[in-house]
Amino acid sequence: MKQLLKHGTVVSGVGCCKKDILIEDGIIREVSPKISDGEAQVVDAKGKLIFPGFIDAHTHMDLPVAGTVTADDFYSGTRAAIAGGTTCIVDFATQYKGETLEEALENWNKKAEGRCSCDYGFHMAISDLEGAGETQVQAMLDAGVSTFKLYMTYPDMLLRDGELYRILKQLKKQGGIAGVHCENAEVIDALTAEAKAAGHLGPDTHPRVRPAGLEAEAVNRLLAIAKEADAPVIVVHLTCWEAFAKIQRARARGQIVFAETCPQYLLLDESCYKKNGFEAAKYVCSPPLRKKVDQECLWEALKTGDIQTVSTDHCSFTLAQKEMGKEDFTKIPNGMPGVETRGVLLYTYGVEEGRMTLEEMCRVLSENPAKLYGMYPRKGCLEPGSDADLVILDPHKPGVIEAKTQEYNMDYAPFEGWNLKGTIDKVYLRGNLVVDQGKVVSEKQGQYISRGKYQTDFN
Ligand SMILES: NC(=O)NCCC(=O)O
Ligand SMILES: [Zn+2]
Ligand SMILES: [Zn+2]
Repeated sequence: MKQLLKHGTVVSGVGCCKKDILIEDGIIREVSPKISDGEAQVVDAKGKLIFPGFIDAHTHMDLPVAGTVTADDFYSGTRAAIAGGTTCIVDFATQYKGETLEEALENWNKKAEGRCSCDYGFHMAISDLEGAGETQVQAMLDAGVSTFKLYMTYPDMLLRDGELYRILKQLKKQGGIAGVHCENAEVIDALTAEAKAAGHLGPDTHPRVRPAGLEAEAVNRLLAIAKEADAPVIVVHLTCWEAFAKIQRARARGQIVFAETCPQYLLLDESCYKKNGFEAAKYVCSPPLRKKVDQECLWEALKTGDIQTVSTDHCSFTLAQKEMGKEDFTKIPNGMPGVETRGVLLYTYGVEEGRMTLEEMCRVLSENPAKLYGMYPRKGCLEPGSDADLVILDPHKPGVIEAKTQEYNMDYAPFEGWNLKGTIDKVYLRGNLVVDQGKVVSEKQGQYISRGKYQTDFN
């Protein structure tokens, strides 16, 4: 069946133009100012913005954390994703100690297979170098897992500096790249012990034991290690100006460094931890929310292209799950939901508030993640030959964020009550209409996406 989207404003990383889009067999066939109807089913997109499907390269679905499992699995999490215009996620398959990477990938394939409503791929989180030798890494690359994740914190996952050096060097040699969670684990442990000894057990203590300076220290150390390994790296969920300055310094000395941030770091700040009682637990994530000055730095860096992508770090826990840490903040499972609201938040509080252009929004949500994560031009652009993954955003239909109307398996929304200037109208996944008038109308059509080597030719 042919479908023709007419009269919409087509957004790319370099411009916005009124164009028609012809789709056939799940692929974009033509994009031009006027396409005749022929036998196509016509959809009028007048007055609407058409983006390439958003890509969220940082989600955690069905992830065991702190004795529980994220509230969203691949079923609910990817329904939420498409409702928010995200047509592809890259989640984190996770290697536990004693496992090979192939075993870990098999586990995550089973969790996702047949359950996803958007397309999906995996990064591989490496925690045990024993099971991550060259043959194992090659098996990942052959399976389309071309990016990796390394942690400098979390006891079960963290790699020591020497291990970071070895794996970064190996990944560089084999053509992979790693995203790294940067926080100084040992000092965080020491601060945590001090806080607990002093009887500070509430959720408001969480940001105090994970200060910005310890994120910046870890970013700096990572970049020093990456320099010795001569390896490019991605700093994930960057939160603060101090860490950003370390990245800029490494770039100035010639290193290749990419950076990602998330809506919560752009729009929420540490005042959330001052909310009454246990409310603050909703915002317990690592790294924690920072200051307004950090938000300004992150917005500016998105504009200049020094931060390339905005992902969500969707890692959701219900209030009941958060209450596991009622008596002790270290037992609160870390993370927040976000996969459903990223696009409309960036549109409303980025574009409509003059902090970014539509083109920049397209770059950080679609084009750049497609390139950095090895999916471009199959995904990330609206060009003949690309997958027909499209988001139609209605800039004239306001909305409001409410947990009760969302697809998440969640009983709260970090942005509850926030007004939206535009909302998602329709979403197409490889030509299939999966969201209509903001409602999910078709599910479980997601496919695994085998990804190639990262590209760096960002606009
Ligand atoms: N961000 C967070 O608190 N949880 C998810 C895991 C991670 O990315 O660190
Ligand atoms: Zn992380
Ligand atoms: Zn994460």
